[in-house]
Amino acid sequence: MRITITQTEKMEGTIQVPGDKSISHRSIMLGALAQGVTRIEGFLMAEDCLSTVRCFRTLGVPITMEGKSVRVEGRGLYGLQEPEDVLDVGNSGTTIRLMMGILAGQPFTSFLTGDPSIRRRPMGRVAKPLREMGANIVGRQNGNLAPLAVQGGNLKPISYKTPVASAQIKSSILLAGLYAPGWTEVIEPEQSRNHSELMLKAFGAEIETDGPAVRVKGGAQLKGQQVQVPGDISSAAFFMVAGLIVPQGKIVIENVGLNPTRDGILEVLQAMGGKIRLFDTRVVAGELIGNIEIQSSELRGVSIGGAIIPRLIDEIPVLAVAAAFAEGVTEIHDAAELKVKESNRLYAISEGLTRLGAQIEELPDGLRIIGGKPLKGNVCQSYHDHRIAMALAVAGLRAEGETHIEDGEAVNISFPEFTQLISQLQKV
Ligand SMILES: O=C(O)C1=C[C@@H](OP(=O)(O)O)[C@@H](O)[C@H](O)C1
Ligand SMILES: C=C(OP(=O)(O)O)C(=O)O
Repeated sequence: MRITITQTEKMEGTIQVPGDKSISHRSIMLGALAQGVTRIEGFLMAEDCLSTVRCFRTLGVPITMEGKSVRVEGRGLYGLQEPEDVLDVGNSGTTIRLMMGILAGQPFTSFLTGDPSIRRRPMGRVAKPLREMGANIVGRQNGNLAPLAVQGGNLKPISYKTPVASAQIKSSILLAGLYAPGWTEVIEPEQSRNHSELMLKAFGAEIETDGPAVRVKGGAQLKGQQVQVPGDISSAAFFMVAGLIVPQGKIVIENVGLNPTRDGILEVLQAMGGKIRLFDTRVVAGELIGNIEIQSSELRGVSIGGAIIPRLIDEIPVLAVAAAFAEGVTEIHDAAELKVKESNRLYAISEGLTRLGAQIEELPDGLRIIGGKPLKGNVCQSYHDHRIAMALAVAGLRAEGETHIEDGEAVNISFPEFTQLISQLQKV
């Protein structure tokens, strides 16, 4: 499917974005491992989270859905069944890496695979600590590439210093830690998103956080919960940038998750001169949420790197779009992780924005963008990557004429309502 975007003068209105992807995945996983029923409201009904649902059904967990409500009948820590078939995670890195941690604790063998993108992404970063804990993991390149076999059971706790700030690595080890006697510890170079810690605690696990270190105590009995999933700030980011760059933009996005380990995009867009106002902020089920008002703004370039990168890791493609419309130079460093996402995002966004006429250069660990050049519509590739498809669509709102994005169905991975919400806000 091709997405076509027409240059837009005015975007106005109030929207809600779908549920947070990270929290939706984790609510299924923790619900499955808990005793009793977990009820999830505002679940993200998108391909990645539905892949998690499919995998847990294959492990014998009854999961039913009605609208955006999901009911998970927990099986307890030791109640999963040996899967009769290969577990297919589709396009979802979060699903495969977090499940590897859970499966490492099971007294049976599981096979995991996914789409061509997943089969290219590095899994050794998770296989290494899980092997240290006692799991046996087999796959191509010594267990770095799916398809993977995970033979679990009899884990021992470890203290692991991860070389990369990654919530998927951290969460995988913490989930395996539920099955190891004593305390399992993960120490990160920079703090990544903390949803696993918050949710494990809410489900009844013993969790300690101590600066860059997080510890979980094995053997806890998890208990089913009510989960209210906030709107995904990573999805909201596309509409923040859209509202800032169109000549007449005034957009309100309601009920967005504002967890401080995820809100780097707000900080950076504000530092670029973006008129962004938060209101009605409140805490719901341990997560800060609020409404965001965005108005068209004259943006200026910024330089970012270091600890803020994990706080906006998925927003970098759309941040590059904002930078293309900002006065001056923007540099993004310490973002080499983007090369191992659904696509090589440093390459994909540079290639796409260059086709539209932007001045953007790939750096070894980031991007350099010289903003202010007028863009012109063209045909672009999504590289089967949802974030690239949506970022280029946003750029198309301010590119002369029409912009086409090939393989636009990638948006269904995290945000099936994306194009409909764009049309709803376009006023001229
Ligand atoms: O844990 C999570 O839910 C996620 C962690 C991030 O990945 P990394 O842990 O690989 O940085 C992020 O890019 C992904 O979209 C979701
Ligand atoms: C990187 C992403 O997801 P995952 O790693 O779960 O595939 C993303 O959604 O941008």
